Amino acid sequence: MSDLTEDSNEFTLSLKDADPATLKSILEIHWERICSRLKIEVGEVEYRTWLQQITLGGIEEDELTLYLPTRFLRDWVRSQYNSKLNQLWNSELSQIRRVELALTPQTDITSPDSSTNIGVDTTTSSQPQTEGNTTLKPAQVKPSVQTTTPTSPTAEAKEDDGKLPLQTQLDPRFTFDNFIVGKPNEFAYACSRRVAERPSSPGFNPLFLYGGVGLGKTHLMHAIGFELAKAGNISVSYMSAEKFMYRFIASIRSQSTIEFKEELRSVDVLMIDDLQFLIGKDNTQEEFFHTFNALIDAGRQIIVSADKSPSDLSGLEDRLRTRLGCGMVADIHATTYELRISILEAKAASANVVISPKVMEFLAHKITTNVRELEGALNRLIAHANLFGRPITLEATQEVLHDILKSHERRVTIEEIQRKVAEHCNIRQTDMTSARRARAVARPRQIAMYLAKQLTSRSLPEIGRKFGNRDHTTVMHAISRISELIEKDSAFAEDVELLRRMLES
Ligand SMILES: Nc1ncnc2c1ncn2[C@@H]1O[C@H](COP(=O)(O)OP(=O)(O)OP(=O)(O)O)[C@@H](O)[C@H]1O
Repeated sequence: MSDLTEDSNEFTLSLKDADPATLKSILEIHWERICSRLKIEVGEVEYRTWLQQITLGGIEEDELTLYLPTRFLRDWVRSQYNSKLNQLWNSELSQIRRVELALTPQTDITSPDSSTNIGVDTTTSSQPQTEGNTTLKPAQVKPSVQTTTPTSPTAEAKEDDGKLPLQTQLDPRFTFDNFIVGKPNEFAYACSRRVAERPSSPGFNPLFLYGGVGLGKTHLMHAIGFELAKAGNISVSYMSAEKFMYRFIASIRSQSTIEFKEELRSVDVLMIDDLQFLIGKDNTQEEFFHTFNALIDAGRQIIVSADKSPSDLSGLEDRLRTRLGCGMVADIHATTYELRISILEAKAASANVVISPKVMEFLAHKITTNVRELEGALNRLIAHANLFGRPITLEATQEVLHDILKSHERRVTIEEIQRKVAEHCNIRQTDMTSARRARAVARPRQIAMYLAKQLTSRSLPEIGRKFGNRDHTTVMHAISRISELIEKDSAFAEDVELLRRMLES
């Protein structure tokens, strides 16, 4: 299957003629790649601070629009990264000559489809982006920010066109209906449902959701937000901890902290995502702590997510950690194979695509880290199938996803191989590097050398060095001896295969 960037003629045609869904997928694929390059070029921290919140907009002629949620961020990104974004997009897709940076358009919660932007949730982002800003109960504040620190834009930056701070971003795709429940997330799901039905119930306030990257914390928070908003007269505010900090800092600069506090304390439900971001940000933590207390005291619901449990969030003030753990703490565990299969089936069904069980099983076996990556892989497969009109076979899957699959290959170290083989053959690990030549020791050592060549990218001299500074010819000899034995002796072959599988799993 041809690569999108390499086959530029075919691609340019497809881009021009593509229907909106295909166009969205094409842009997502390229944006994902650009984000990976940006992370490398500007560094993870800078990327997360300034670029992670960019969402894809539409494309018109040769101009692509990218959205940022606040004027502050838009101005900063424009002043610092404009030419980089232009250059990267142009090198990905020569048809794009200009990148326009704009504010994310507003959408009403009752009409999530009314947004005109493509609204892509980039799979590389740790925080979901929205199809627009969904304003549940907008509050009007008008900070006019004069920035002074060297890390901030020098231009005057009015946050969110004056609609600070309670403008809430909810992604209409993240509902309870399309959250797939399995063993690893059933408790968090049940707690979230409960809070959505009866907010501020004793024992469930605050609700603290925690778990690894891309396992559905944000999804559940948005789902709670939608349920509550649907129910009627409840004001919900959702923001990432990062945004909480920006807004807090902006309010200090514009001398509007009182308004900020009042607005924040007037909501019925406050949701703060990725709280771990506040580690080391003492002033913002302090402000959050006071907001937290004021809201809980007033009987309002607080929902927080983080990557660790309150007790493990070292770096957060003790008093805050204690209070965070006072309500319901629900963790989301890593996905199981069964859950990954169910998620793939549901996502394929909602995209109206038939994918063979073999391909699903392959994906669920290979991409085990998080749902975001699994979803990204599936979207990429679907986009390729749509673009080139080819069925999604196992071979096509391996080809299209070769880079993702490669990064998921387990990296086994020579030390691990030595340990496992020594354990299996009942010898000491030190015998792997010793000078002893007795068969009982030499054969396992040869097996370990053979597996080191098979399972790592180390050269023969490097392997030799790790085995007590042996010469590369010794390693060569070991490999050919073990290969011979595998050919001749099926029991021996099975044994080596078993070891290999144990090391790869
Ligand atoms: N159980 C699930 N069912 C359906 N989709 C899911 C499920 N879990 C996660 N997802 C999807 O995976 C993607 C990542 O999820 P989400 O953003 O909620 O993760 P997160 O835990 O908040 O990650 P992070 O720690 O990076 O903020 C989203 O597109 C979400 O819809």
